[in-house]
Amino acid sequence: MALKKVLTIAGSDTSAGAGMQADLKTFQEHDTYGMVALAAVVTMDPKTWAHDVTPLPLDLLDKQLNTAISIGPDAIKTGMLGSEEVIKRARQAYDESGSEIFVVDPVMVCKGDDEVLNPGNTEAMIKELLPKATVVTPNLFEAGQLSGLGKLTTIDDMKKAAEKIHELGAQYIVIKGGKALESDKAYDLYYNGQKHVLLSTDKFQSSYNHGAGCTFAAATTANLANGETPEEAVKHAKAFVASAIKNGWKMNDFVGPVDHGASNRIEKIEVYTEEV
Ligand SMILES: Nc1ncnc2c1ncn2[C@@H]1O[C@H](COP(=O)(O)OP(=O)(O)O)[C@@H](O)[C@H]1O
Ligand SMILES: Cc1ncc(COP(=O)(O)O)c(C=O)c1O
Ligand SMILES: [Mg+2]
Repeated sequence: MALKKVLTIAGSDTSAGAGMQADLKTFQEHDTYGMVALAAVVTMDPKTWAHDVTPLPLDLLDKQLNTAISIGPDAIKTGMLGSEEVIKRARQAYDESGSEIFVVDPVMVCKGDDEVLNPGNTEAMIKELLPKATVVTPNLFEAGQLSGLGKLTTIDDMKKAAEKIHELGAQYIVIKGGKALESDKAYDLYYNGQKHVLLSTDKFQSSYNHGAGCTFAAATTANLANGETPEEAVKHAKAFVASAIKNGWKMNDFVGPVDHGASNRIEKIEVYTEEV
C-alpha cells in the first residue's frame, strides 16, 4: 500500500531535536512519507546556546509550498511559522491542498521561555489557523494565550481554555499539561467539543525533552493520516512521545533532545485515559 504523504510547514532546528527534523524523524517512525516546506532556520551560539531565528524569504517558501502541494499531501502539520505573513501562507497552502487533515502546533516560544516571540502571531493563528485546524496542540502557556485566559495552573483551567479554543473553530484540542503543569503525572487534556478526556503517563526526567512538543504533534498528524480517529491519534502520539522523553539524552551542557525512535526501538509506554 502506498505510504500516506505528510507535509510539515515548520522551522529547521539545527540541533535537530525539534522543528522539521523532529517532524521528519517522527513521520518516518510512523511509516509515512514526510515532506517539508521550510519557513525559518534556527541556529544556536555554541558558547551560550542562544537561539537565532532566520526567516527564509517568502518567495522561497511559496515555491516550496507549490512543489509540496503539487505532490498531494494527505495531511499537513504546522510548527514554528514565525510571522503573520507565513501563518497566512500556511493556511492558504492547506486550503489549496485539498487535504482534510490540518494539525496546528501553535509554537510561540522555545522551552523555558514565557514571553511570546511576536504577539501579532497569536492573533494571526486565531484568525487564520484555528478555524481550519483538525487538531490543535498548544502547551499550557500557548493555550493560555490562544484562549485569552492567561496563566493556566489546573486541569479545570485547561478545560475552560479548551472550550474557548473550540469556540474559535478548532475541531479537536489537546492541551499539553506535560512539563508545565505541577503534577506527579504527565497530563494532557483532549476535548472534542463534547467531552474532556484526561490522558496521562508517568512523568519521566525532564532535563532532556527538547523537541517533545513537535514530536507529539507530528505523531498525531501521522496517526491521522494513517486513518486513526482523533482520540486514538492523540493517545498513541502521547505514548510515542513519552518513550521519546524517557529516553532523552544529553547533547551538551545546554540541551538534550528526545529520542524520536525510542517507542519503536526501545520500549512502549502505557497511556491512561479518563473522562473528566
Ligand atoms: N517529563 C515528562 N514525562 C512524560 N511526558 C512528558 C513530560 N514532559 C512533557 N511530556 C509530554 O510530552 C508532550 C509534549 O509536551 P510539552 O513538552 O509540555 O510541550 P512543548 O514541547 O510544546 O512545550 C505532551 O504529551 C506532554 O504531556
Ligand atoms: C524550529 C523549531 N520549531 C519548534 C520548536 C519548539 O520545540 P518543542 O518541541 O520543544 O516545543 C523549536 C524549539 O527550539 C524550534 O527550534
Ligand atoms: Mg511546543
